[in-house]
Amino acid sequence: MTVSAFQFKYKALYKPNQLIYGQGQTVIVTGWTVKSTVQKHLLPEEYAVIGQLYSPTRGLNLLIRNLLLNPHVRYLVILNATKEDKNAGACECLLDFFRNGFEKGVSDTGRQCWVVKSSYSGYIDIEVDAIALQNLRQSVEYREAKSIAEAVSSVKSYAQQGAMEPWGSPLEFDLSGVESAILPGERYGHRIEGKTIAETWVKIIHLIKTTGTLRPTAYDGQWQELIDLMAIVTSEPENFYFPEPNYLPIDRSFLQEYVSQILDDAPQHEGVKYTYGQRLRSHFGRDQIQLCIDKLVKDINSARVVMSLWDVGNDANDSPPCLNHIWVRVVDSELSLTATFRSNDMFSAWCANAMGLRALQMHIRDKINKSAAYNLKLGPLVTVSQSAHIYDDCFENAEKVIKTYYPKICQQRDYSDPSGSFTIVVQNEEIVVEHMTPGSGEVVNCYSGKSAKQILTWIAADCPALQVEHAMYLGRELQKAELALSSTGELIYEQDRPLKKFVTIN
Ligand SMILES: O=c1ccn([C@H]2C[C@H](O)[C@@H](COP(=O)(O)O)O2)c(=O)[nH]1
Repeated sequence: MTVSAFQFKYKALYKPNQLIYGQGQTVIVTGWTVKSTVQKHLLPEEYAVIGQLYSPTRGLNLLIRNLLLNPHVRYLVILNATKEDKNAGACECLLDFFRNGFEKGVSDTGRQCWVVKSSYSGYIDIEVDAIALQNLRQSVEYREAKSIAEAVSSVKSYAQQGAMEPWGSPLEFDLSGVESAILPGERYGHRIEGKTIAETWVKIIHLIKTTGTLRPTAYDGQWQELIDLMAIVTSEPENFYFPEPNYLPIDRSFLQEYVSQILDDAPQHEGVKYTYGQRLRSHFGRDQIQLCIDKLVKDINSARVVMSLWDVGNDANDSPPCLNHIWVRVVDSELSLTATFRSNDMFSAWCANAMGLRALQMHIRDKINKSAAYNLKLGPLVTVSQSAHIYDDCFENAEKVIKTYYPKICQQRDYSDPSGSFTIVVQNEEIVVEHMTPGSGEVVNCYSGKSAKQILTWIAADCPALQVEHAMYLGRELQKAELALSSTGELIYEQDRPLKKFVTIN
């Protein structure tokens, strides 16, 4: 029987719109290589489906579940070709599933699951029957390909072998979802600040998980999203802070590779969408990073130091860059960098994005300091993420990060409010409040009256950026002051102390 006489239909329960369907018996996993660049060398009867696999923790489980539902798939070609594939380890982990198998274990979040015997963490839900998984491993022939040409040649040679019977019946297993309770909150425009990227990340994850809106993504799933989230990292150290144990989704060796994707030019490779380095260094026929350095050396006060990554002529297509605009500014001998993302995966990608941008910020600062009479310090790194989202397949990990690390971060917070501080006294039968600047304590405003509510209303109107806990504190203190005032001398108010009874000594 020839392949063309025997046509198969692939049914995907998961990510159905992310796949290219054919009628053959070979599944092609293209990793980070754009799937259409492989498709164009093949006929639909030569493959069952072509799809990408980005992450071993997120994608592998769904891919395996889809394979179990399609026992007519007898061959697997795994294209493990790019730097990104090496960094992510998804294709390697899939190969390890077939090479080494799996064992019972626990996921990052402590859930019981099948763990692939691999140096990369790859999980399959425990609901999936182990015997079915063993049958799959034994029934599907797999091959790794290191280039598009090699993948195409493997697929064609499998197609030559003629049709095979399915290895069993289609199998489907329950998939348990994670429910999340969402609190009401602002819809547009959010601000998060932290000292390090790690601290800021935990706060971002917390804010999105607690108040982000649940919406469908363009990729057969859901995400929680905040629109226009500004994250300000004030003092990430120059050698980068990785917590111990490291709860970030990246480590130092990943970062090293990633920084070069932002800082360095790279030749165009077939199947690789773009790198930020390429867009910055050469795509528009000029080196934008160097131009920014030159501009600031010439005019340190310039507000025109912009790098653009969006290609108006070409980016209406398949995969436009997420990072679109970078702006560098020097104030008070501090160099800050602000980066705007049209779309940002805050759980899996933001830490790498932020560290890569921090490296760019340091590079620009160092070059300016070298070539001019400046001694610039590093200012804050600011990211503006327009769609700031967490995909539903990361909810469980996100909840775990929040539960374990958010309370610790809240404990570490200091109480200095950039809006200033307030002294409160009760004198001459009035509550008197002075508003002072944070640094020198210069008095900038004074309020007085008998009613706590009235004074709070004035302060709220004058200081809309007051920090939440600070505002709550003022509410408490002013109410105490009003109580003392209305006690006609029986209670004495002293700021930050419990109310005292007035005692007369005879
Ligand atoms: O540097 C990057 C590159 C990609 N993404 C994420 C954002 C989206 O989740 C997805 C891209 O999807 P589109 O918006 O292009 O559909 O990848 C990032 O967060 N940072």
